[in-house]
Amino acid sequence: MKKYDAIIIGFGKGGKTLAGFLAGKGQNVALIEKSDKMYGGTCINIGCIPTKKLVDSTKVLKNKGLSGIEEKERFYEESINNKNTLIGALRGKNYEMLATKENIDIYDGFGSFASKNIVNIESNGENVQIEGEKIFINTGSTAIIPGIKGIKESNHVYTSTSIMELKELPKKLTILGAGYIGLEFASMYADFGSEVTVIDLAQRLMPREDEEIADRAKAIFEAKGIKFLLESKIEEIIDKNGKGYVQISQGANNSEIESDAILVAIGRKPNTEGLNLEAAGVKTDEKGAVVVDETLKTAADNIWAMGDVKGGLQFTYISLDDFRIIRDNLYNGGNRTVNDRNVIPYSVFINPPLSRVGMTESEAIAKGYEVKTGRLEAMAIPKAKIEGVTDGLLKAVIDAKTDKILGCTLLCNTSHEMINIVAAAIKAEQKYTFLKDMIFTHPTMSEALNDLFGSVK
Ligand SMILES: Cc1cc2nc3c(=O)[nH]c(=O)nc-3n(C[C@H](O)[C@H](O)[C@H](O)COP(=O)(O)OP(=O)(O)OC[C@H]3O[C@@H](n4cnc5c(N)ncnc54)[C@H](O)[C@@H]3O)c2cc1C
Ligand SMILES: NC(=O)c1ccc[n+]([C@@H]2O[C@H](COP(=O)([O-])OP(=O)(O)OC[C@H]3O[C@@H](n4cnc5c(N)ncnc54)[C@H](O)[C@@H]3O)[C@@H](O)[C@H]2O)c1
Repeated sequence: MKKYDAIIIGFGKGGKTLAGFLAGKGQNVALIEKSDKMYGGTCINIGCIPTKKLVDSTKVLKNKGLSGIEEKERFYEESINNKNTLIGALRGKNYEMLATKENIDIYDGFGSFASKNIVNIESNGENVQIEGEKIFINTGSTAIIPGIKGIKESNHVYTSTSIMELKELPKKLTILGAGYIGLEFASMYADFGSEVTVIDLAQRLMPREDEEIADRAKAIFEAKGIKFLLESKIEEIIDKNGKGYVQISQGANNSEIESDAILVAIGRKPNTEGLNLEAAGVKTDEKGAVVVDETLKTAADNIWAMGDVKGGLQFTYISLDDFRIIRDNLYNGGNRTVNDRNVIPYSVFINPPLSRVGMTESEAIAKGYEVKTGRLEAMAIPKAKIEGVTDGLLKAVIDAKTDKILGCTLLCNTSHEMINIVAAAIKAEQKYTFLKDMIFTHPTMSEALNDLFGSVK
């Protein structure tokens, strides 16, 4: 049996970065990936990169001024092809980068534990076993498919992965779930020209976000024709006359939505099925996520987990930071833990994007802070006018006692870049006046932070 210093199960963000790092330290590394379409993991192949490439294409469509449905359908197909070319190139590069390293072996196959040091790799019915001193689980997550009647039988149901393989633009797209994926796909497909309906159980859109900003985002969505059916229960999906029909109930009212495609986006679950974690003494929680301590170690003392598989926030940059925690604790004599991740910005790539760091006003008040707030309409930003994207609203929440920034939500063009500046100011524990008086280049969206923080009262 071949022996390794480290075995990594799953070619995700944390895993591939760790493989390269450990190889650089002279360790012999085995990296196991179950699909040759997934080298580089979710982000590159079926997540962040393909979705944002498609979002970017919708901007080209707008600039080209295409309006006829046939033109839009052709453009959509072209966009899917361009996206496939991009991810194919990235996947190849990701594979090559590690496969060309002398002390990394990449195994194609499904990894599972035979014991705490032995991993079985199954490929086309054949099994190979390898032994590892340290083992890292980086198997990611998969779309949850709820037990709705008819969902498995319908030919019109897609996940975020399979819908991006569809070359025909769905004329009528129904989305189950108004979370990150639901909203990003709603915004993108509406921009491509689909008629989009979004269904969610929740009472309001984005219940965790600032209410005024969530309402503004909803108004922007509705202005482009997206319909929302909230507080709605999906009862059944039925195929008839070449279409899929989603039957829903809202209180005592029942209705049916005709759809060419139905996207299921109600969340993603950790990929722990089939890993045979019990054989290694690794524990999972009630959602199937690998249980780890604050240094990402599992219940087995030679096994760690990183990325989506360990539950919690599902972002590529969290998986990358998981790698940093493991790296620093294994090699740099560090003492980093997940507990020092106190500033985590995020963006939902709708159009314009919604980005946030820290608390909303109501969260801060609920936590007992006395707050001051700043507020700025995107319309007032010169760069927004230049770019012709003036929809949106920006808000900042300040601790009235210390003048420190407690949180910030930005719904405006390029907010996904601006939010990192605010996150850096919070991380550096600066007062809000730091951004109010900072010298920014002009004309940029970032300079709006002068006015946003200047409006604090
Ligand atoms: C549509 C979509 C859009 C997204 N957009 C963003 C975004 O804009 N920004 C952002 O930060 N995050 C985004 N995310 C989330 C982000 O993609 C994930 O959080 C991140 O990719 C998770 O990385 P990971 O390291 O956990 O593992 P992954 O990248 O998921 O990799 C896990 C790998 O393990 C393999 N695998 C699984 N089981 C086994 C096994 N038993 N044996 C061998 N191999 C196995 C899988 O095939 C996969 O390649 C998006 C996700 C989706 C689905
Ligand atoms: N921009 C980004 O960073 C980005 C983009 C896409 C995905 N992601 C990651 O992927 C993860 C998964 O995204 P997601 O959108 O699938 O999940 P999510 O958890 O963000 O949202 C799920 C939504 O589905 C709703 N829901 C749950 N059960 C339902 C049901 N039976 N009927 C109707 N609605 C129901 C919930 O109320 C919620 O609004 C996210 O948590 C995020 O971390 C990140």
